[in-house]
Amino acid sequence: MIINLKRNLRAYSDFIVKTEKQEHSLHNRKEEVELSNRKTVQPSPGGSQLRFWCLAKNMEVAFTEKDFYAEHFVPKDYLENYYSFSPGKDGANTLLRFSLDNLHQAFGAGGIKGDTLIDIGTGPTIYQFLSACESFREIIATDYADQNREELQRWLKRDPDAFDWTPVVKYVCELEGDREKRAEKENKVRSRAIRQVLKCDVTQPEPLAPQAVPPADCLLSLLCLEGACKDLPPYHSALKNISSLVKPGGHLVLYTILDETFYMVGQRPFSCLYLRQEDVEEAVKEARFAIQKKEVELSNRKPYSQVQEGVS
Ligand SMILES: C[S@@+](CC[C@H](N)C(=O)[O-])C[C@H]1O[C@@H](n2cnc3c(N)ncnc32)[C@H](O)[C@@H]1O
Repeated sequence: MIINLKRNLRAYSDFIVKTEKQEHSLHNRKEEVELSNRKTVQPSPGGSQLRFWCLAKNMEVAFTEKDFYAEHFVPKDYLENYYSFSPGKDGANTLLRFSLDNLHQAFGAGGIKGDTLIDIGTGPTIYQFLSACESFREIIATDYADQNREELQRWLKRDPDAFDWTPVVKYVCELEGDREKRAEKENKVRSRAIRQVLKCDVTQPEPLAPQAVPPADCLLSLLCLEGACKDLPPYHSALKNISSLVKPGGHLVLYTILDETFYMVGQRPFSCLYLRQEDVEEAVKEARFAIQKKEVELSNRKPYSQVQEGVS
């Protein structure tokens, strides 16, 4: 019973936070926090999955630091595991839909907009730009690993070997009410929105150095910091480091996996810093952000470490 309960409490969370720098009124404003537990907790599935989960929780994955990413992270494996939107990948599809729905809300009508958006730890993915490209004039994508930036460039340059994002782009176009504008949306991301793809290291006080980039209206970071940080103190530092890239009064949209210790890329496990909701809230507040909105999805499905096909 206890195991089932714990498993069902696994969560994905998505925070939108606003910088407090020079915005002292925010200190006095009552936080507007929306907490939506949109899924009801279901009984756990069959025994074999549960047994695997117990093993998975006991599996010790040594911290996979940035040079491990540079050497071993295989973009195509990662994309296949989590972004192929194919039947039979319920866990991955749920995660992806959660991100796309929340990004649509964050950057859609009445949402966050501005001139520049910087995405931290972009990886080889473009899903995070499909809604944001409608609300920002310029997007800067960043990542530590060369092969991820190269994979992204392949898609930007219409290389035939690039990953096929068509089902994901269609999903976002449907959210926006026009399934037919897929080509237009892809063009917008390729030729208008993404202006630079830069090397980034969140462990450094100036994550984009030696590149100099004007402060952004919005910072986006999805599933990066928990992979890049070994412990809570480096997690706090990384948040402070990236916060130097946003304008006073700008926004941070942060998407984090809670209560997880690793995830798989192909057959290789990568470490994931175990975070509870309160850990994330404390770190963003310490980096002088005020939480405006948060969405927490309680998952009764496979955890992040098991969402790839064939694991359970
Ligand atoms: C789980 S992937 C997330 C990719 C993408 N944001 C997504 O939502 O799928 C983690 C990413 O963080 C990057 N990363 C790891 N350490 C980093 C560091 N120190 N600085 C910047 N990026 C880092 C990795 O190269 C990888 O692309």
